[in-house]
Amino acid sequence: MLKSIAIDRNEVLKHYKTIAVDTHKGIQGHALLIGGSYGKMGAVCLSSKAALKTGCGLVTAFVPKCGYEILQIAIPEVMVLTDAKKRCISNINFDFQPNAIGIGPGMGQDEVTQKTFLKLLRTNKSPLVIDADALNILSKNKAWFLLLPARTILTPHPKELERLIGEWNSEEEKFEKTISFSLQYNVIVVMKGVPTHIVDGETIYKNTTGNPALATAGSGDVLTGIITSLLAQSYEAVQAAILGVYLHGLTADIAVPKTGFQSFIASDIISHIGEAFLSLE
Ligand SMILES: NC(=O)C1=CN([C@@H]2O[C@H](COP(=O)(O)OP(=O)(O)OC[C@H]3O[C@@H](n4cnc5c(N)ncnc54)[C@H](O)[C@@H]3O)[C@@H](O)[C@H]2O)[C@@H](O)CC1
Ligand SMILES: Nc1ncnc2c1ncn2[C@@H]1O[C@H](COP(=O)(O)OP(=O)(O)O)[C@@H](O)[C@H]1O
Ligand SMILES: [Mg+2]
Repeated sequence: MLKSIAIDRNEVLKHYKTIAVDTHKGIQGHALLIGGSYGKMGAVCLSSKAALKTGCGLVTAFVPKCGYEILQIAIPEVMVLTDAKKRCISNINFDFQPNAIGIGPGMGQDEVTQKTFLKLLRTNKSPLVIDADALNILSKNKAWFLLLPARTILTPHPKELERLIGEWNSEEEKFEKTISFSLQYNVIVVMKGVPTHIVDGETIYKNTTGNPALATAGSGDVLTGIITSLLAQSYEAVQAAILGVYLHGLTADIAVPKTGFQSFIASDIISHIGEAFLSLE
């Protein structure tokens, strides 16, 4: 098996930044979360709330029009921009420079959504986290890999990874293919799974936190919000991914003695992020 670096408390503390006493929301990072579609607005609610709960100063969500009230009511702290279309995203438009963008949760893969994602890839100047349907759209349009900004973070689950890099016949081959992909496009791949590995070129990190309580709808959407938030707060891309997967898993380790495995849901990740942070202090 290939050598990996364990993502444990010591590893995370090497780059962990405490909050300055004189900081303010204007310098704590502004994250933009793009996603949602009719029936899957919860995904972007979870991502945006997770971004706020991991220290981001400002969070804006860009959603189809039908998501406006859902977002405003579910999370009053999040600002909301809406697409012209009701049920899906057709024209991503915003008039500020986000410190990081997370795209994909619940977004769907409509033709118009694919087109506006391509436009974003061509014009975007912000660090990117790509998840869920944004990954699936990329997999359908592999020529677009070349448009990914250096150090983009991709967060596929095993099925999404297979769509991206093709099938593998062994664990070793899976890592070989992911490493080549990471090197070829200069991107970071968060291989979500049990455990989650992060591939940054030839360097592999292996997470030590988390448990089966995380096998529940929306837990990946929450991870996208966490990593986007850390990226917006100026963590270097691989460090945002490392701290993100560590905290995400730790919430489940902290919560399970209270919730049990079965009753733990993605919102419980968000409600235990505070305790996960405190364990680093
Ligand atoms: N409340 C919401 O609005 C939710 C929205 N979601 C969104 O729904 C869309 C579809 O995402 P899905 O991931 O469900 O669909 P996908 O089609 O990408 O993935 C589901 C398939 O992948 C397989 N799979 C998933 N995790 C796996 C693992 N760890 N090991 C092996 N196979 C695995 C499943 O068996 C299934 O065949 C995304 O946009 C996502 O963000 C989901 O996150 C669920 C919650
Ligand atoms: N059995 C498990 N043990 C540890 N982590 C898990 C387990 N099952 C799922 N996870 C984690 O939960 C998340 C699931 O992400 P994903 O499949 O994208 O969910 P969703 O799309 O529903 O939000 C990943 O971070 C994955 O590592
Ligand atoms: Mg997912």
